[in-house]
Amino acid sequence: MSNSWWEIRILCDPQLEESVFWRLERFGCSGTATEVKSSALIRAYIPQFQAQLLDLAALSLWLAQDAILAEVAPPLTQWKLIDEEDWSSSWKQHWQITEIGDRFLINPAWLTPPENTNRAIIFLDPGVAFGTGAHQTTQLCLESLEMRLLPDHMGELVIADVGCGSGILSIGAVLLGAQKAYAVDTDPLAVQSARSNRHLNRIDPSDLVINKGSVEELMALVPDGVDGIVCNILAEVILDMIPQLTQLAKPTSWMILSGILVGQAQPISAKLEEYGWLVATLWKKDDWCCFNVRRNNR
Ligand SMILES: C[S@@+](CC[C@H](N)C(=O)[O-])C[C@H]1O[C@@H](n2cnc3c(N)ncnc32)[C@H](O)[C@@H]1O
Repeated sequence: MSNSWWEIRILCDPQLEESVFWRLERFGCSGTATEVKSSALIRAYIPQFQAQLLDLAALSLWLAQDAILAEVAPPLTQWKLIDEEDWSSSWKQHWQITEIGDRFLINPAWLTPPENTNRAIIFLDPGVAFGTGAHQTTQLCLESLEMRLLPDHMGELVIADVGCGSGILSIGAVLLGAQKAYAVDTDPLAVQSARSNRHLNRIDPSDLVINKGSVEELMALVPDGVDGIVCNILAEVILDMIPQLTQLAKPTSWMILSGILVGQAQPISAKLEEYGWLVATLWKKDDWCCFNVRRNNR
């Protein structure tokens, strides 16, 4: 059986070779180096199921930071998937029924759910989209949603899911009782996957609207604003999005933001405060963190 692998290519100053190998080892793979003119080209491989795009972006950031410390030019880090033939079958073997937080259970679509559970079961077949629940950032968002969507605090909440991937977060929100959710993603494959997961979870398309796009799309769909926003994308993207996310909010809204490395939290926090948000909690899992924020005008 063949697997899908990430091939990671790092073109760097030869002085960085040792620290690059160290980073790769910590990341879960080993590398091989070849000399290219005055640079070193390091190639490394890791099974796809062991690294998400966010992890690769984090690796690239750490490599750039190491170069700054060593006072050499930052490396050029690229990655691509190779050998996708048996992607679905190889990956499915590694994905099991998983409990997240106190209220969720993630059930791969092809496995029979447990009989006695009080948890909200999210059936998923994400295909190539991000969002199996295995990544720390998704878990942090689901656990934050649990806290926000407590049965006695519910009312008629309208939620926006920006960068929905498999749809896991908005499906979770609807299963916990949100009245309506709007989910968007710029990747058409993610939109396709989220729609098929909506169907798997027997959610009516009018209760969970899923479209290709980003915050602009949401502002057009919900001009009166939403009660809660959940957004698990990279820190740089979130930083740029804060002004628009603020426009999408009501005076009583809250946001859950993740995809942020602990070391990237400070500028996000500063920009949130600048736009009138109060950081209620900052939760961490390994290297990742999740902001729970609310409007600072209540
Ligand atoms: C880390 S995944 C999160 C998936 C899922 N929400 C979760 O928590 O597991 C980020 C998703 O955001 C999408 N994305 C990236 N930039 C975006 C943008 N500017 N607007 C909307 N979606 C974006 C990506 O295509 C990807 O599916």
